[in-house]
Amino acid sequence: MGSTWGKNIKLSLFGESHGAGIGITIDGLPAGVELDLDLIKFEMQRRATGKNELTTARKEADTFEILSGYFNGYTTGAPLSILIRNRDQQSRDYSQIKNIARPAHADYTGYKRYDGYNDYRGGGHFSGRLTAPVVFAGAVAKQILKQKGIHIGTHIKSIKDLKDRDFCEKDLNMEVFKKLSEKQLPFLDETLESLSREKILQAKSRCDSLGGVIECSIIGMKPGIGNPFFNSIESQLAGLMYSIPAVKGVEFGAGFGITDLFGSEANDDIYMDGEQVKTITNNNGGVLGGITNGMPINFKVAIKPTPSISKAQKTINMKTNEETEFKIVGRHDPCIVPRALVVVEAMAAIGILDFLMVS
Ligand SMILES: Cc1cc2nc3c(=O)[nH]c(=O)nc-3n(C[C@H](O)[C@H](O)[C@H](O)COP(=O)(O)O)c2cc1C
Ligand SMILES: C=C(O[C@@H]1CC(C(=O)O)=C[C@@H](OP(=O)(O)O)[C@H]1O)C(=O)O
Repeated sequence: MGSTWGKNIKLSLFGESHGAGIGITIDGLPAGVELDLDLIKFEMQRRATGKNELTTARKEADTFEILSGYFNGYTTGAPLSILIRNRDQQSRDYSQIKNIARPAHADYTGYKRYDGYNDYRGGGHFSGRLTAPVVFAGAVAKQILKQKGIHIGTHIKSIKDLKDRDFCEKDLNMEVFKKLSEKQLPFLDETLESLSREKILQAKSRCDSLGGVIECSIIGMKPGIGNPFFNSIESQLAGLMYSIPAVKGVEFGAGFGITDLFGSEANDDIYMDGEQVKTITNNNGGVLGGITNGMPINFKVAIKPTPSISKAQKTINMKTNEETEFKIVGRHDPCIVPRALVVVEAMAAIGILDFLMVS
């Protein structure tokens, strides 16, 4: 499996949703980083399950045990390794559908790729559960980035057709990012909180699910970071974003919308703000030629509607290739977006740290 990643910061992710546990090893961290474990726990709780009717009913505390690389409050320079034990598996939900491919989940593709040996329970290694250790790694990376003046924030840009405005200059600071991180439904337009809650619950009551878009901004980046062609800022961050289960789109700056503009509208005019080079607009999302230009790195991530829904669906038995109709029973997120914001931030932090930790 492709569960190892990185050039300077190296990650190795392991575990399955219904196995004994999940975890990560992070190699390449500098020694002497004082870790704020409460901050890491706060980040883990932003992603955690079983909080209320907006999340899957599976209740995992996501308590992490640090196995190595941490001593007397500081990183040691050795690989930082953690284990999160799975506590609330309900594998009988999956025994009934062992050979049935859930539409839009990884059952069929995983079965084909791993000759039916993959752990199908709860999606196994394909599960969104594997993003818990990613959030741990992201929380560590964020602490190192903070020392360098780099901060990462997200908000919900949309849930289905309910749309928030884009980040603008007044939102791009630590205070706003912190406030957003404390909310379960962090919209810039706060009137959308209750509307989106209702929309998600309505879909859930109809045995359905919803998707949406997350906007992310990375501030405090110096110009001149990124290694084109193949290790550009965009290629690295997009690769990490697409590693998050359920991500089906990534766009930087004005993204696909830039094609609606004339060059004169799309170009970001350059000016001096004191000693600092800035651009008036940021349609290129802070990246030109794969390299940071010192403006915030802005991008959006599309999250599909949760695949496991309890409506009747058509599918096949993977062993016999017989067509069948079935209903999924079990505990699933009616909308993944609220739990994925911190995962997007974590992946962004890891991706940026990897550029900055030149070995
Ligand atoms: C935080 C998080 C939670 C998720 N929760 C669920 C869930 O409850 N039920 C489900 O079917 N898929 C869930 N997913 C999505 C599936 O894991 C994902 O759609 C599946 O592995 C197929 O991968 P793909 O959508 O990237 O192709 C979740 C993903 C994330 C990131
Ligand atoms: C356990 C988590 O989310 C799980 C992600 C998930 C999936 O298919 O991705 C399916 C569900 O698993 P289960 O059927 O075992 O309850 C979610 O609960 C988690 O995120 O920690």
